[in-house]
Amino acid sequence: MTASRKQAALDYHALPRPGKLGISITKPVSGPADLSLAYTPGVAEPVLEIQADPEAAYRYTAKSNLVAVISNGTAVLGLGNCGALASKPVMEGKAVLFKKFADIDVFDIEIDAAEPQAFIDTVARIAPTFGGINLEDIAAPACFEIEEALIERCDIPVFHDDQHGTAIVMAAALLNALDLQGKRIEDARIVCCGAGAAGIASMRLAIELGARRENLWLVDRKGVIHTGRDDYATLNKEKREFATPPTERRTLAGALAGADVFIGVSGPGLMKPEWLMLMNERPIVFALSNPVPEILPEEAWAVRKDLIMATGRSDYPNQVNNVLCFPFLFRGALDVRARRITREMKIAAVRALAALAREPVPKEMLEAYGQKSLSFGPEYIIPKPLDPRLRECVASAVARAAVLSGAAKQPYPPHYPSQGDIR
Ligand SMILES: NC(=O)C1=CN([C@@H]2O[C@H](COP(=O)(O)OP(=O)(O)OC[C@H]3O[C@@H](n4cnc5c(N)ncnc54)[C@H](OP(=O)(O)O)[C@@H]3O)[C@@H](O)[C@H]2O)C=CC1
Ligand SMILES: CC(=O)C(=O)O
Ligand SMILES: [Mg+2]
Repeated sequence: MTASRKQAALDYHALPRPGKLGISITKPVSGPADLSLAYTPGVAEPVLEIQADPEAAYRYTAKSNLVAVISNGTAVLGLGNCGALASKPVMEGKAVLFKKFADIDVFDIEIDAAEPQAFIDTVARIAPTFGGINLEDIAAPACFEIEEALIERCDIPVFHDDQHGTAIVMAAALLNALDLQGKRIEDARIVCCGAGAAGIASMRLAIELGARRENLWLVDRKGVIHTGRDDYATLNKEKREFATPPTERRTLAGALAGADVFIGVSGPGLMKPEWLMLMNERPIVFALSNPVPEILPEEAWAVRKDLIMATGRSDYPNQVNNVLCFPFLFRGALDVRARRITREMKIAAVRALAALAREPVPKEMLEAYGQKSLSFGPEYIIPKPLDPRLRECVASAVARAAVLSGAAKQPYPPHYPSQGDIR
């Protein structure tokens, strides 16, 4: 980042008041009569209602539209283990996106607990406050154990954004990119650099969508994950799930020979431009690490012109970033009061995002991005975050899937668009 951009980023966060969020009051509090309703004695009435029936909390408190964005700061973007406090700007940022794009209120919570059990117990104890929990920037492999335990212990949706939000957006973009490159997911050889939260979930979802396990190559700091590796016995079970048979192709460059797709969810600058030449014709390169991708688009374009390129950033075309998922997925889940986020809801989000990119782009979006035209193609494989259609499109698909998969406690909302088979 240039010195002036760095200063602009710091000023944005510091001025005119520190941070990016505040709290607003939703009821009149202008005189003693209001006070006697908002506080004592009136407040005792909803307390007693909720004590008698916990579901009444959705009627009398902010719970129904309140999500916790929770981190322990162990994998902050691609910056690594920065600690709970230093993760706060990112968590406030996620809160801003929830509010801006889906009108969901968020408390960001940074928990100083690197030990999974301490983290799990803390989150489980504060869960009653919220309608949903978005886990963020928690490093693998602890993130898998943490999410599993919290889904089990909480009666509200728990969703690890870096796993599933990333996987959903990556999958939607991948389906579209493969189509444009004239390839099928069933045949595609996919190399994923990064075998953490985002990498494991992305590969699991790719399989759900038709990718063949034997075509997937997962790479971590020590290279290709294969059953002949010295440290195989000590690898976590999520990495072992994707281990290839013993191979001599043990480096990222080795894995890339003859690959159709590169997915980077690891760290900055790990993909060398010359390695792109090892890939098959018409390759797909998703360099998704933030803030600095595995390879910059200008470096990739300098080497070959037949690729489709995406990053996680807002300043290049094709932003494959979980912001395209979490606000809208939670909107749909909260609106039908889903108990959990099911496989069906995730796949519905993938399909909705992929389909929206193929629709004509509204004028207001072109204006927002200062572009004259934008249509489905190599530089537009996935909708853009400021697209006003995302909320209705993704939330309604998720809500429908929640209702049809039996996860919803409430019917499909009357104000949502009719989906033909559901109202
Ligand atoms: N665009 C988007 O929407 C998103 C992007 N991301 C990005 O993905 C990256 C990973 O995030 P996340 O999965 O949450 O983090 P994790 O800490 O869970 O996983 C990081 C993974 O990257 C691997 N890795 C790190 N350095 C290297 C290297 N030099 N060579 C090979 N592999 C390496 C690690 O290997 P090992 O297991 O050996 O330690 C680990 O498997 C971050 O940069 C993040 O910004 C994440 C979520 C969303
Ligand atoms: C986008 C995001 O969640 C990440 O890079 O961690
Ligand atoms: Mg994240």
